[in-house]
Amino acid sequence: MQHIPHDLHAAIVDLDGTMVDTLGDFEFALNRMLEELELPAMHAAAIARLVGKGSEHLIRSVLAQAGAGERSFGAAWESYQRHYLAINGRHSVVYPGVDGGLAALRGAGLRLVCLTNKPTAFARPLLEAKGLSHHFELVFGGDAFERKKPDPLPLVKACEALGVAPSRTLAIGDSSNDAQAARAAGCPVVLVTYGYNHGEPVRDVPADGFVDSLADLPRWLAGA
Ligand SMILES: O=C(O)COP(=O)(O)O
Ligand SMILES: [Mg+2]
Repeated sequence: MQHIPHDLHAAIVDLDGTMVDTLGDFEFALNRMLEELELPAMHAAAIARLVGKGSEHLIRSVLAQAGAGERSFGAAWESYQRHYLAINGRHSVVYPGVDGGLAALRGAGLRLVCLTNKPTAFARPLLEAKGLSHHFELVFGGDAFERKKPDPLPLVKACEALGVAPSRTLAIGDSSNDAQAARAAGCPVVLVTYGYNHGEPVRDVPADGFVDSLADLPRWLAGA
């Protein structure tokens, strides 16, 4: 079901699982954190199911799975941030087609915003290190607004910051968090078929369309 207007003015692009495969960074930093807290290590596949609702949620979920209580949160959060910032991007790769896809959207006149649940202090250096920063007019992390995706607030605020109506702003993401937030904000939404969707099939998520690569977006939009 496609409800994509032909006169789009902007796109709001998710980061983890959509532009960059950051699972290796999550795995490295979380396992250093778990080691410091003398808790058992976690496999990447289990971590992938927990990614998408921001770092606080990720750490709380990892601690719960490791059998540690809320009391460990403060030390875990400090340790995680320290380890993540030390390796940010080192174990991550940009998905194929991202750079070309974003360039094509800009070429078609769309203004781009990166909106991620990742902390802004992680997101900006990662985009820079991966050569993607120049595509974006604005970058908002999970700490930029009062609530994170799947709440619509960050998308509503990003549209306000651009001065573009949500109905003219395409949301591009990899998970139900992006789709739910977009729908509630009034943005059309397309999801990539790779990435992290809490271990659930992404095609089961209500969205206006699916692409296997951001490079397919211009063709997909032309047919929408
Ligand atoms: O940090 C996360 O949990 C996911 O971030 P994302 O919004 O870029 O997918
Ligand atoms: Mg994502």
